[in-house]
Amino acid sequence: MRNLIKTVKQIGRLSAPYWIRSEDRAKAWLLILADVALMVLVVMANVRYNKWFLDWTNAFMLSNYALWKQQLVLFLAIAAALTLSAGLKAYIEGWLTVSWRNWMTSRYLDDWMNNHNHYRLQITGNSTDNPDQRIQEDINLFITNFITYTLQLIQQIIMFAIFLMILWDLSSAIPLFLGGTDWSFPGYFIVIALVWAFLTTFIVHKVGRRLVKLNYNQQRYEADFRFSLVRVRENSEQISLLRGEDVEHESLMVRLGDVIANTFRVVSRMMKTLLWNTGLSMLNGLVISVLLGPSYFAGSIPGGYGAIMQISQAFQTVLTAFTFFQTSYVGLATWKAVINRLSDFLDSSRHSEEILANSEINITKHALDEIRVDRLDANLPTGQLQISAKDMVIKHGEKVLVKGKTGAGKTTLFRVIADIWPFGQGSLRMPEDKKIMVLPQQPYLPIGRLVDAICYPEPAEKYSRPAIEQALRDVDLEKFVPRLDEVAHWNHLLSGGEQQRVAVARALLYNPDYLFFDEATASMDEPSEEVLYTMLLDRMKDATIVSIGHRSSLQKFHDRTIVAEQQPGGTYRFVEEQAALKY
Ligand SMILES: Nc1ncnc2c1ncn2[C@@H]1O[C@H](COP(=O)(O)OP(=O)(O)OP(=O)(O)O)[C@@H](O)[C@H]1O
Repeated sequence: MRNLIKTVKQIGRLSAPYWIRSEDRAKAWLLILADVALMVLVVMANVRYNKWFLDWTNAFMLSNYALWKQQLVLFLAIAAALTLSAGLKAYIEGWLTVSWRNWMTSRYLDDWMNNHNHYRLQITGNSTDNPDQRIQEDINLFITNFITYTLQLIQQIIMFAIFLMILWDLSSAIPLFLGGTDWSFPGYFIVIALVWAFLTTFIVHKVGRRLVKLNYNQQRYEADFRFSLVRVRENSEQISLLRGEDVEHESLMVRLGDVIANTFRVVSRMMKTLLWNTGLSMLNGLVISVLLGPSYFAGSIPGGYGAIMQISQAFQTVLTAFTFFQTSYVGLATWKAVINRLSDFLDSSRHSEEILANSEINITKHALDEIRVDRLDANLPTGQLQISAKDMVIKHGEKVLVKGKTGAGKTTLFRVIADIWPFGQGSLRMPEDKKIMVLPQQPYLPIGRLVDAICYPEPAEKYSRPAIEQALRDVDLEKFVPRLDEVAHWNHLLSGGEQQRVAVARALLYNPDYLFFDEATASMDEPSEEVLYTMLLDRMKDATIVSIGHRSSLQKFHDRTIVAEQQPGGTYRFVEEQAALKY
């Protein structure tokens, strides 16, 4: 019961924003109401069709030509109603699904992108596996299942309401003789239906509840497998160069193995659940006939066999409504797994926001044109202290080199300054209204036109074509000027050094006040790096440039050097290196 309440709450949490607060809600309600109206029409047409069948047979039996003609016209009307309703219903449901999916996906994308949540979810190794799959697949599954099961439930409720009255009346008209005693009481058919439904649902739930967890894992294993395939595709050159195909094949087979092994578990559990489900559903048809058998054979049922048939039909209909959860168990278990995955995603996003809100790294804006790290103890996401700094100032226009051993935490320092690393304590002051840009060692170039990759994340229209072409010439990529509109996967197509040049062209266009270079020229040969730095310092005389670099040749382009000094506990402290050479 607690689980049921929790699930209903989860469904409410996932669906309420669309149905109650979204700007699409009026349209959504109209569509679902139209769908329900069509469903009622279909139910009524089906009921009428049952009666038509009797009249049609009678027309033949009685050789009644007029009745035959009348029933033929009636049939065409029923068939037209059923056919049109089916088509219209499918269209309305499709329309609703697409609208809802569009709205919900965009909201989840907001959550994911907001305040760098996607990054924090990744670096904290949060329990949310494959958020991409949750956004792309689970939302769609949630919505289609929501519509299917809600409509089924409404249909069952309508049928239930119609037949419940019939069953109530029959309960008082028909005695229930068992062992010579009449056990009937007002509404006893309904109570029997309820008890039977509870019993069967309980049994099927006991057998099938593991399906939820198994389906949850199935989604995860499928997504892991797909992601591994994508990683092979993304890194195919390195894999080829390292002759890593066998290892990749083996590791893909391991992923596939997880999928297959879990599929077997799902199938086996599904089989057990379906066995119970089908067996008990078969018994549904017998329950009432068996119970009323003694009364019937004792001749104490008014209406005889006809009455038994009538009760059976009404009982069966009410029971179908009561046993909705039992008969739909396998599908509902799959839906519940999807609900859990989406709820976990929302929880993780909230948790990630909390990490940010509770961060003790306090970054404020100040009027001075300089970056001040008053004090900083930055941790790993695990809480372990990684780097510290005190009274570090980077002034307007300065060119600062940051050096230190591999893994010392230089990039972490940049992350803190860029305000994407909330782990630790400290106080930083950043200049107000100044443009800051961080260029990493491996620039991200989105798939698309080269011009878009250069201008990213700004739209290409922000800069004039001549300015973009000039930036390419400045970074010695003139040969790509004619290819600016070519669509490609530029991270795959350009050499490492060329990609870094594209990133420098991006910086030239963006023209930041503070430019952070995280080994952003490390893939270039030394002479090229020197030419590039000379050009950059010339173009961005006013800008503050902070570079992380290992090469000593970089020293002459900087005014001073900050070094990550190892501390006794294995952590690093950023301190001024006195012997820095001047440019
Ligand atoms: N998300 C994370 N989870 C756990 N450890 C991390 C995470 N990110 C970074 N680290 C660890 O923090 C340390 C510092 O990493 P960082 O990238 O800042 O070093 P770096 O000085 O820039 O190194 P390099 O010169 O090799 O680029 C490394 O030991 C790294 O393994």
